[in-house]
Amino acid sequence: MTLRIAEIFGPTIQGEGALIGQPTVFIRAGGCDYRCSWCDSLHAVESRFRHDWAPMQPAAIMDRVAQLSGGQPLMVSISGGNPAIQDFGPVIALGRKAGYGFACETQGSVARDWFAGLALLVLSPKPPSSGQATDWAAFDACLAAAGDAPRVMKIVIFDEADLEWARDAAARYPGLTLYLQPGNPETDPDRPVDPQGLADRMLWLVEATVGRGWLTPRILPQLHVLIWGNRRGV
Ligand SMILES: C[S@@+](CC[C@H](N)C(=O)[O-])C[C@H]1O[C@@H](n2cnc3c(N)ncnc32)[C@H](O)[C@@H]1O
Ligand SMILES: Nc1nc2[nH]cc(C(=O)O)c2c(=O)[nH]1
Ligand code: SF4
Ligand SMILES: [Mg+2]
Repeated sequence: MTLRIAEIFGPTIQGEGALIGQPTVFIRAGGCDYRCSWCDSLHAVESRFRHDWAPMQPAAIMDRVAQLSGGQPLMVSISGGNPAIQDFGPVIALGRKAGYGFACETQGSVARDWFAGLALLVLSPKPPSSGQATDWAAFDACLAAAGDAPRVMKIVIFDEADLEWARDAAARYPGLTLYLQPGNPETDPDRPVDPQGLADRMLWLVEATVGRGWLTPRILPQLHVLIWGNRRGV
């Protein structure tokens, strides 16, 4: 069974959400069913980059992960693209036997049985600024497929409309811990990010949530972007 892999890199630290700061190796799957206007990983999305994606067997993927981690089992982050359009079940089964844990980031558009084997399923539905529409039935199917595996929701916020949308999403899933992260408007890997601009967005987001009495979401910047900018492979 072959998977399309855009990149495998690390060890680095998880820069976003519930596991922020945790050492991890990333497996970035190639291919996505969405086209978010502000996607920061287009090299793993658009088919014009597909010639750079490696066809890999599960054993080869875990060999590469083990090589990068020096054989130390750690948390592996599966991202993409949308990893849920492929079958990561065998990779997860193989890795778990060797002591690795797996977290997965997906937008929640495709449900998979292998979600149940995750240490964390991060569902990141897309707000209006992305230009994508959420199929909540598919999102519910993702939650159900995860079963007893821990699940969280993470929403990227660019503007007031996104925030209002996130409020509705939070009301829909009161039991799901919600992470909000400010959007990074500069996604070109060859251009520098604007650290003050990102800090300003973070400040605006804190004031617009906590400052207006919405006290349940956790609000975090993209730590890896603050450290490395839009560099790939970190
Ligand atoms: C590149 S996506 C890959 C996984 C999956 N397709 C998804 O969107 O959840 C990983 C995470 O990066 C977030 N993201 C993408 N572009 C971003 C941007 N410009 N600023 C902030 N977060 C971004 C996504 O919302 C998602 O939470
Ligand atoms: N360090 C680091 N943390 C991340 N968290 C989510 C990422 C992603 O692109 O899915 C990401 C990434 O690409 N690098
Ligand atoms: S769903 Fe994720 S990978 Fe796909 S286009 Fe949107 S942010 Fe990029
Ligand atoms: Mg990223």
